[in-house]
Amino acid sequence: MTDAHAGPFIAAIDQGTTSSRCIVFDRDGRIVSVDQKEHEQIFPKPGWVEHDANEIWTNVQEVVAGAVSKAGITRDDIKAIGITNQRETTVLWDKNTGRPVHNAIVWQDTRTDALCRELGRNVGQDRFRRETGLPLASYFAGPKARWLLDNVEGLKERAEAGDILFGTMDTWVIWNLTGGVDGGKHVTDVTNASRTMLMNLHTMEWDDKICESIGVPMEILPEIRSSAEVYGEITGGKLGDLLGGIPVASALGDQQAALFGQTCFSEGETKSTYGTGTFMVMNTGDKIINSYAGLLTTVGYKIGEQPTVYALEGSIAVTGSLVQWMRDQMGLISTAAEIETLALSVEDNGGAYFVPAFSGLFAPHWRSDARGVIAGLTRYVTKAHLARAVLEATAWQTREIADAMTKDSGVELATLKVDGGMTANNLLMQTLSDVLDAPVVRPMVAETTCLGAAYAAGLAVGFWNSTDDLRANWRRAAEWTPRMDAETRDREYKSWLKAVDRTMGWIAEED
Ligand SMILES: Nc1ncnc2c1ncn2[C@@H]1O[C@H](COP(=O)(O)OP(=O)(O)O)[C@@H](O)[C@H]1O
Ligand SMILES: O=P(O)(O)OC[C@H](O)CO
Repeated sequence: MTDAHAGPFIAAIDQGTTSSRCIVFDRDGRIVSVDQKEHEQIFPKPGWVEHDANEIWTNVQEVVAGAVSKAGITRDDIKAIGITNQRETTVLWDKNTGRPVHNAIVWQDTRTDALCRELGRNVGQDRFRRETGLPLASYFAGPKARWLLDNVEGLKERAEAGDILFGTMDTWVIWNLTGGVDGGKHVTDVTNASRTMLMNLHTMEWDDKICESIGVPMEILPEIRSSAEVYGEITGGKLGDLLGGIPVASALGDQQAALFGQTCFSEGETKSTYGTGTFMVMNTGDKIINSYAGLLTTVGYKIGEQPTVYALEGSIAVTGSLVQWMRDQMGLISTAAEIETLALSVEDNGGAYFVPAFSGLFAPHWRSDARGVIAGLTRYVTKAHLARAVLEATAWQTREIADAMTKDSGVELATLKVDGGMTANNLLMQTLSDVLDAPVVRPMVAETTCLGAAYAAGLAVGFWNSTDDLRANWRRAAEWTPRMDAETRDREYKSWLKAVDRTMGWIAEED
């Protein structure tokens, strides 16, 4: 910490898909210190992705201790800690021992495809969409919990006996932070609950009929709370000695936290986060907008007793992970940043379009039978053209989501606020502005996910007074404006959509 950062501070934990990190922020929303640790990605079968929840809890404790030590501060300097997390990833554990009954099933995992198809046939797609805002897809947590109950021996009986707790990663981390087996709080917030497919968006409570049809007993579910309130105090684990007594005061799914950190507090304001996947979220105020264009209706945030703010979301499963695939599986680049240099060595994509439907297609298509395609190949195409096609894939997927948002909300995208690791790529950001025909802006603090969790925790304990205080902290670092002519944009978009069409139906139901 330098003298430029005067205390007190707020800390935030981001329990993400590939790593856990903790960041300490000052009152101006500036970063004081960061600590981060990756965890293992476990792939037991094609399409299956798991995490070890114990490893995650160990890492969370280490990064919190690490960030506090790097900041050179103590318990008394920290007014609250907030949590943000990878959403939908599901863990079940024994409340008497604190031991997970199985690895956590990660949001990208497709093992519940068949179960979702069966639910569609027996209960109908519409009912789930109407009550929970979500299409039936393996992405969401409820069916993952049902899979665990069906496949871990004796688990149903233990759940019936009241020994088992369900949680997404917010719930798991808060339970452990606040005492674990010694009285940890079994809670979740409205944003995380809205991704389980078990919460009714209209009542903001677990929906007993939906829970019954998916086959998840309500006794295992956590209490649903707002996103910004004190759930308990740090007492648990190694952190109890170091930071005991600090209020645990926010929880938001990571994409909702980024919406909050980008200060998208007004209806129509939209952000898009470019990491492993990409998630565009639009604040829709007090309106629950049913999507007819393939988006998710979800909860944006709820601050304490204030009314719920809803959102529309377009989720894209594969964006930054396609760059990783070019690096790790294809060996065409040696670092993620190199994709930009390679792509800049040619003028255009040479006629190639790359649709990375590696886990089917998420929004706006929701097609689990789709698989990846590179279309338009001729002998002319080089690896540099492919690098262009990889970056353009992220831009065009965003354009499809932006179109769906306009259809559903009637609001034209005025400006897109962006964040996440891929926004370091200038060519990608320019291409994005070109294909959206809208300005793209990036804030000074690119760690908007942690910042959003810190803001919510700070509001809960009166560290900040209102969202107006937070807006004042947002500062523009970079802006890209459209340069592409309309004719080129329309022609390229048509080619992209033709390539998307080629991905559909690759997996037959019997596969
Ligand atoms: N310069 C770059 N150009 C393109 N992609 C990049 C670049 N730098 C990082 N990435 C991609 O961004 C992702 C990491 O971003 P990050 O926001 O840390 O993701 P997450 O929070 O999902 O782990 C990786 O998938 C990586 O391939
Ligand atoms: O951890 P991230 O940044 O990959 O985000 C994952 C999303 O929350 C999945 O819905």
